[in-house]
Amino acid sequence: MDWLALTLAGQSPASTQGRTAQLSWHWRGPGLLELIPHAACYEAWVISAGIHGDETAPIELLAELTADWLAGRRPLACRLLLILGNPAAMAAGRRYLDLDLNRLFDGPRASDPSGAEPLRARQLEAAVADFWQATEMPIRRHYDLHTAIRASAHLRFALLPAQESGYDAAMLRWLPSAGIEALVRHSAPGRTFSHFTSARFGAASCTLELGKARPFGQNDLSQFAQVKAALAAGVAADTDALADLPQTAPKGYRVSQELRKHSEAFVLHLPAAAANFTAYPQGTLLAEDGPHQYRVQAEREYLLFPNARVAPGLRAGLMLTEIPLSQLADKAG
Ligand SMILES: O=C(O)CCC(=O)N[C@@H](CCC(=O)O)C(=O)O
Ligand SMILES: [Zn+2]
Repeated sequence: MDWLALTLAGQSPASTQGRTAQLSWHWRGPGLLELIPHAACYEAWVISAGIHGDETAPIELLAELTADWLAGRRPLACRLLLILGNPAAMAAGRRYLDLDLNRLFDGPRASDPSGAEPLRARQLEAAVADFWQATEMPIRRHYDLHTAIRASAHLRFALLPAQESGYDAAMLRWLPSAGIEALVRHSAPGRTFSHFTSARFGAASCTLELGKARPFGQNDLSQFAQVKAALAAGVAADTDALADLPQTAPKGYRVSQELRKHSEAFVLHLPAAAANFTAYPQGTLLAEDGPHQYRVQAEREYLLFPNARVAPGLRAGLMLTEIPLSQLADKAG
């Protein structure tokens, strides 16, 4: 079964379940594939990609890993829910069709318009709820794979959802083995997929940003070979293989302020080519939106995800301050 090709074509496999020597697989709906190893396992992982349809490198990476697991080329020692998040947007080569799916999780709100993406958010919420509630697995993880729209000073980085408790120690050890160069801690809850799984299911969750968005077939997947190896070793519970991977020493950041687009008057005062993690000194005017002015408040802040084209009401960028990595394990925000 070519999971990615079927998903892009909007088709289902001839049979919705099957067995290999090491696992059973279950097609749970468009873009939803569950793998259950025959051997006893103690962890239940969700790995998602394609929540934004034009972020193709992680989609290709996940499709390759899935083909390997189904063909028995890689061991599996945990229960896995694999998700291709927005198949219609993937087929159209677009971030989303009508609404940004990664701003719609954690239940419907009265202010949410209806449409394909709100419906998909509810389907994905139900799929992870069924997956984790169907088992008594003590350990739940979720890695949501994305790419950035623009170039980044850190090629591979992670965003950790805001949470009261400290972050999962195994996840904080895994990220450097995956070649992650920077960790960004959110300071406020968001309606992202990784925040949803962390807040509602207590999962060790993060968003992984892998390079810059390019069309299918134009990615240099060698840049993410270590992420792939670390995912494969993680779900194989192969601690020796993880330890053998070269470890990065990631920089730590926290979100210091959010640039919110209140109206169509929002304008960014930044060079169009400014890379993610560019530093700006205190006082720099970053953006304006009618009476609102956004300026760098700390001595120095780093730019992340500036995008004036988002819908009014959504975040149009984040500003970060550098923090010691040790603060990521702290209990309070
Ligand atoms: O490059 C950009 O502007 C956006 C890249 C992207 O899709 N990032 C995610 C981050 C999710 C998070 O904050 O955990 C997003 O914006 O949804
Ligand atoms: Zn994305």
